Amino acid sequence: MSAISVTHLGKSFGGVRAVDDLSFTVERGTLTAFIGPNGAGKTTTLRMILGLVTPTEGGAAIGGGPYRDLERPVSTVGAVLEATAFHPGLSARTHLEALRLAAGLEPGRVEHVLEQVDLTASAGRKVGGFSLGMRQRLALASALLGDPEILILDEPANGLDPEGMRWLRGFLRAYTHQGRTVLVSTHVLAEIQQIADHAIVLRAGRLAWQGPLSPETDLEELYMEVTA
Ligand SMILES: Nc1ncnc2c1ncn2[C@@H]1O[C@H](COP(=O)(O)OP(=O)(O)OP(=O)(O)O)[C@@H](O)[C@H]1O
Repeated sequence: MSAISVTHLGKSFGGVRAVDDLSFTVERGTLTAFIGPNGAGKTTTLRMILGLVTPTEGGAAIGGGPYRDLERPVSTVGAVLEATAFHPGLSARTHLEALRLAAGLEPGRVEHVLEQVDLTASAGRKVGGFSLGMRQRLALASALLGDPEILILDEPANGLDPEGMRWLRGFLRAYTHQGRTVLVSTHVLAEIQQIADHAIVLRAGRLAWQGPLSPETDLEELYMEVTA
């Protein structure tokens, strides 16, 4: 069974055709790059997979069924969709603790995910003073709370400095080496090329290309060709 499958998915916003007859699968244990020009429909697709936007046509399954039918959603999929709005007056630890309680997860998870994203030293600080990169790490920590099998990340490299990008690469690589699955949208092709084993390219809401990546693939070249 695929980790994620999208079948003839379509979404119109009024007269705007954001996603059009899109089908693809993401296999377990792979790191798949989800790429395409601005407005190609990446975020809309990710939001439909996560049950946050209702498709106009078609459907998406995650972990074997529609998101809304998952028995334990937080243990199946963790998502970071955009630089999430955190309450500026709360600490990172308090944020995570509130999410942990709401999801009914074990107490030890908060310290565990803080360590996973290398945020333990700043966990007691107010999030209002966090840099963009620290917010990205906190958002990732929130997604990891349920120890999910599948991670869906929308432009997680936004705001990360070179050290942060290198850290994220190592983190995602290690995550998939545990047999877990990552679907990540990004515009930073040189970064994702180093770790992705598969790519899905969108153009104007449609599938422009999908396939495995080898060390010889020039992802930027491929992207320019199929989105031209
Ligand atoms: N809520 C909405 N209402 C109206 N139009 C929308 C809405 N959400 C997305 N769109 C439109 O759908 C199209 C696809 O947008 P989407 O955000 O999915 O693209 P994207 O590939 O994620 O772009 P980017 O790389 O810029 O983040 C765009 O034309 C966008 O303006």
